[in-house]
This record gives sequence, C-alpha cells and structure tokens, in this order.
Amino acid sequence: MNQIKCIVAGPRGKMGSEALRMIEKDEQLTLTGCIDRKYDGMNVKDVDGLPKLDAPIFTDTEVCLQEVEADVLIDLTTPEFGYKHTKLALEHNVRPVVGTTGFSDEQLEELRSLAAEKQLGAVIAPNFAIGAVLMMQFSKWAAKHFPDVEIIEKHHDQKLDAPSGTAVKTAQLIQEERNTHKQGHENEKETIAGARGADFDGMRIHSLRLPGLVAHQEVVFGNLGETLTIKHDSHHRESFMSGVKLAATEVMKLDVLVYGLEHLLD
Ligand SMILES: NC(=O)C1=CN([C@@H]2O[C@H](COP(=O)(O)OP(=O)(O)OC[C@H]3O[C@@H](n4cnc5c(N)ncnc54)[C@H](OP(=O)(O)O)[C@@H]3O)[C@@H](O)[C@H]2O)C=CC1
Ligand SMILES: O=C(O)C1=N[C@H](C(=O)O)C[C@H](O)C1
Repeated sequence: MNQIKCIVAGPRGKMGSEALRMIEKDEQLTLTGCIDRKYDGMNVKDVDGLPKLDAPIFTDTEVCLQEVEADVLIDLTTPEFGYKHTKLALEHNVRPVVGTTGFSDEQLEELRSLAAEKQLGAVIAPNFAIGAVLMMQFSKWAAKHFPDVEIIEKHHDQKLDAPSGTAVKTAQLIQEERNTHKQGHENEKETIAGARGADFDGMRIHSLRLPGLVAHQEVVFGNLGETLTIKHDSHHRESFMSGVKLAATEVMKLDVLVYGLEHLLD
C-alpha cells in the first residue's frame, strides 16, 4: 500500500484534531507536517492535547510546503486562510483536500483553473459525512418533483460562515433541477429584516446557531397537501472522517479539482 504523506492545516481545531486522530489510526495516511498559528518549530507530539504524532509545526505555510515532503494538504481552518492554503498547496504541487467552507464562487473558480493548469487533483468538500452527501443527492432528486423548498441548517455557535457550505451546496444541486421562481406570497413583506431567511434563487435558507449543536440540516419540500423532509445530523465530528480519508486517497488519482464528495462516491 502506497503511503500518502499529509500536511494538516488547523491541527488544534475541532475538525483538525479529529483528523489527526484519524491519521494516527490509519495505515495509509502519514502526518509529515502541520500548519498552525501557534507552536512554530515545535513537534505535534509535544503539544498538549494533540496525538503523539512525530511531525513538525510551521506557522509559515510556504516554508512548510518547501521543507516538508507531502502529497496532500488537508485544510480545516477558516475561509480566509483555507483559500490561501489551498492556492499555495497547488502552487507547490501538493494536492489540497479542503473541508473549510465559506469560499466565494470566484475563489472556487480560481482554484479550479489553477488545479487544471497544474493538472493536479484537488477536493473541496463542504461536507465529508457520507449521510450528508446522500441527503444532498436525495434533495436534488426530490426537487424534480417538489419545486418549492426551504433549507434549515443548524450548527454550533462557533461557526464563522452562514449559510453553511452544505446548505449552499444543497441549494446549488436543487437549482440544477428547479426552475427559478420566488416562493411564498407575491406580496409577502418582512416586518423584521431577515425573517424569511437568505434568498438563493428564490428558495430560502435559514441558519440556526446554538450551543449544543454539531451540524444538522433539514431540507423541507412542500406540495399540494403534502410535505417531504430530508434530514441529516452529525452528532460527532467522527462522522466526517471516513470522507476525509476517502478524499485523501482519491485525490491522488485526480488531475482536476472536484467540488463535493459525491464525485468520489459510486
Ligand atoms: N467539510 C466538512 O465536512 C466540515 C467542514 N468544516 C469546516 O472546517 C473548518 C474548521 O472547522 P472547525 O474545526 O469546527 O473550526 P475550529 O475553529 O475549531 O478550527 C479552526 C482551526 O483553524 C486554525 N487556524 C485559523 N487560522 C489559521 C491559520 N492561518 N493557519 C493555521 N491554522 C489556522 C484555528 O486556530 P486558532 O485556534 O488559533 O484560532 C483553529 O485551530 C470550518 O470552515 C468549518 O466550516 C467543519 C466540519 C465539517
Ligand atoms: O462548521 C461546521 O461545523 C461545519 N461546516 C460545514 C458546512 O459549513 O457545511 C460542514 C458541516 O455542516 C459542519
């Protein structure tokens, strides 16, 4: 089995630390470096709370990419830095696997072009949980028959971006099946701004942020006399790890950027 050498950006984060625990147990993935805002020059195994993995930590992404041997950069940081890390990884011929959400359409397109130019695989997946990918695919299918839909996404209150990357991706998939139209009453008026949620191509997205939540989404379709609700819950961040592993292995076989884990599933 070929070893896949990985850099993880954001190793102390909720997702990054889970990814290190996954790599620690995995036979094929090896951690060769980390990019963190703290602990420059230290080793992962010497940082309290991180797994005992022997890999250097860098605060400077370029230095990390120059000094560390790596096939894949797994980014689990913030929209601003995730974009910079992904671009730098491609420029250094390292394949990005990105869970970070909140990139703009322009940023996604720029990264797609860069990956194509470099003929390098890249995976940007707004949700690595297999159940969430199925929820999105089922929603796309349902939209063929139910053109009226609202998305309710619920996350922990430390989340930076709204709506979630998963909600945006779900809306994009539904958009492929649904004729653009405004939903609700044509004379509808918000008496409190934002009451009807975000407007994506006429469908509404509602974002809840509360302590106690992890990552949850309901896609509610309505038709005459019936509703259909497609719902997914991530109760623990372990739910994302089989998708991270799948992306880190499959990205080695790609020479373009794919957006969404569904491109890697049968
Ligand atoms: N695709 C998927 O399946 C999933 C995606 N996500 C996404 O992943 C991202 C991370 O989520 P989560 O782990 O919950 O967030 P956290 O806030 O827990 O972790 C983010 C980490 O990134 C670090 N960080 C910030 N800036 C930099 C930088 N410049 N260089 C290196 N590290 C940096 C932070 O460090 P510090 O602590 O110092 O601020 C923090 O440790 C989010 O965009 C989220 O939406 C989350 C879950 C699933
Ligand atoms: O920030 C999170 O937690 C999550 N972010 C991703 C998103 O924005 O969709 C994936 C999952 O929902 C958890």
